[in-house]
Amino acid sequence: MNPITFGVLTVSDSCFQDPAKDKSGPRLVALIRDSFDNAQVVISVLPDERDLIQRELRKWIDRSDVGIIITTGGTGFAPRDVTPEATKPLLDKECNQLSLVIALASLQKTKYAALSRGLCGIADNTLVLNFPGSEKAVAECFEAVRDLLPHALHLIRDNVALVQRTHAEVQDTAALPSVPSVLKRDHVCPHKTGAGDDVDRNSPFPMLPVLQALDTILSVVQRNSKVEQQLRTLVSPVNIPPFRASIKDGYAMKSTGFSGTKRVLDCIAAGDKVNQHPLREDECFKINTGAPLPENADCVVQVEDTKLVKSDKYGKEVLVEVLVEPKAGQDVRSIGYDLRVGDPVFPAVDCSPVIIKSLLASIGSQLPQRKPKVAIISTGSELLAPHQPSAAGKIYDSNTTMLEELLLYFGFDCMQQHVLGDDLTTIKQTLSDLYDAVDFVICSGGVSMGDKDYIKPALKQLKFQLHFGRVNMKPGKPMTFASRDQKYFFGLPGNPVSAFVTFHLFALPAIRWAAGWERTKCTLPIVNVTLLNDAIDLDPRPEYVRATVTSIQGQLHASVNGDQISSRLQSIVGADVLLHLPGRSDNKKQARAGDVFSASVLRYDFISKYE
Ligand SMILES: Nc1nc2c(c(=O)[nH]1)N[C@H]1C(S)=C(S)[C@@H](COP(=O)(O)OP(=O)(O)OC[C@H]3O[C@@H](n4cnc5c(N)ncnc54)[C@H](O)[C@@H]3O)O[C@H]1N2
Ligand code: MOO
Ligand SMILES: [Mg+2]
Repeated sequence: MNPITFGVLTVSDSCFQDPAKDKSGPRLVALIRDSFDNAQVVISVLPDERDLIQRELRKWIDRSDVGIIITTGGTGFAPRDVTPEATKPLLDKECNQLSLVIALASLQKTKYAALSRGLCGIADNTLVLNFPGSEKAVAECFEAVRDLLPHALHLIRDNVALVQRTHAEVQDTAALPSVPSVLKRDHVCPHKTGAGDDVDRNSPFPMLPVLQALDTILSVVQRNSKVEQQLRTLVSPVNIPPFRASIKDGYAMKSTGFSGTKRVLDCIAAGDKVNQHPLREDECFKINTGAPLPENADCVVQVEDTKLVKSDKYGKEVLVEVLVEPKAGQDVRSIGYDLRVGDPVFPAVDCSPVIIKSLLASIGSQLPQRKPKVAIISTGSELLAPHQPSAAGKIYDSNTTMLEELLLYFGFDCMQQHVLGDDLTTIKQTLSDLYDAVDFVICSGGVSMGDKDYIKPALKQLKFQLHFGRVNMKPGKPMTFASRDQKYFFGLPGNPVSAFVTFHLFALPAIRWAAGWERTKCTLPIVNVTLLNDAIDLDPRPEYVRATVTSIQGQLHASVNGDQISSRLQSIVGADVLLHLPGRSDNKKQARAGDVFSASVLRYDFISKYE
């Protein structure tokens, strides 16, 4: 599709006085850039003055390149809200249904959306939409109409080929009985391979922003909330410690007995039963850390605060001098001091297997913990297993090993692995077998635009719902996510680094979510890092750059790991983080040394150097 030029007009007295206050305009610009390849955007900020608004809209409508104008602000009930009044006389046709889509989406969020009077309509060849003024509302309204905009524009401009393509796709999806009717409007359709005409040459999938793709995944994948409930309700069947336990290696005695010389009756070790022998104030037991206190003692004096006075001929202690005053309860853990019978075992929800398993072990219990079942598929007729001899036209398969090792690194298991040639029948057969066997399939390759990229057609024929087929990111653009019932398919792009990045950003959070992890813990931790490299040209797509972290006087700094082409696996060597470089904009074309960016932490040992 040719790039669309958008006009974004912020209407607000206060933003006009201080443009820095304008959050909604810039948000719209970012949403537009994230959603449409190479979109051009013209912007303006005006006060709530009908004539000024109308003049600006007229100017943009008269430009042949501006296809869509979105205004934000001035749609409410306040006396100065006049954006719809300024818009209305310019419209040749009103588009009430589009207003309805916006209103319905907004009303789902807040009933106050009923107080917006925004219009939608066509003026000449330009679509004009009035959005409310708040940043949140702008994002919600844009989301509601985003997928409709290109098709609307094709219709307005009478672009027959593109209109026909969309109609064909809508019918295609509509024919699928498994697709609920509310989703049919998305008409997501796999790339039709091999048809050969120009209509077939662009991906029909909108490019979703990364965060939206992640939200989609987490709203589709079912969370195992049982784990959280089990952790919240589990109470201890035992006391820890189950007996009064010594905290030190020393001597157990009566606290009423003062310091001075005491006779050593016996030695008590960890694992012994509670000694019930009578005990006088001038007597004591030698005792080890963790051993049960004798019934008649009430304190322990550590060995460092005593002096050996006499041993027998076998070396057994007979007399010790206690150098400090014994105090009741000293160096003794009372019964249930750490955890009492009936106390909650988990003071908070923590889904780390290390934590869950260790605490369960500490109360003598094992909960059957069901981990999501995951299979890995690598596709590509060029792939050789690492143990095979090299052969003409073939390359070694790194993704199968990499994805399995990543699963293991993050505490999940790989149930099955398959390496498949680029063959639709085999791919479909394997996917349908795996549908019965596992919860997640993590597949790499075959999701882009080639006529051997069979993943999307296979999913479609197997009646999977394709939630998205492209994401606005580099690397990882053709990232695909599909589901059928509670079985989830991740189509990672075949380039090894694209598979690496998309595994971390999409597949891992989904598996953690399914395993019952809390939302904030599902994604990789995010930290701020200062860039050490200078003058990196920004890509139009937001880029996830593999970088190494140095801690310089406690501040995190990142240096980029060489050439970032998505086939070069060397860029993951020493990669501590994925640096989030924003997409190129008019204001920012390069990342510079000293710029601070967010970064996703890839590994536990993520600082490579301290300076
Ligand atoms: N016309 C277009 N072509 C491509 C686009 C596009 O938008 N338009 N996107 C490019 C991007 S971005 C990526 S990423 C790749 C993704 O391709 P696929 O997911 O279809 O993967 P393949 O075509 O099967 O393979 C791509 C590349 O990766 C190598 N590969 C695949 N699997 C493995 C593996 N297991 N181990 C090692 N290397 C593997 C494969 O040999 C190819 O070189 O598409 C671009 N094309
Ligand atoms: O986005 Mo692709 O994943 O560049 O290589
Ligand atoms: Mg391909």
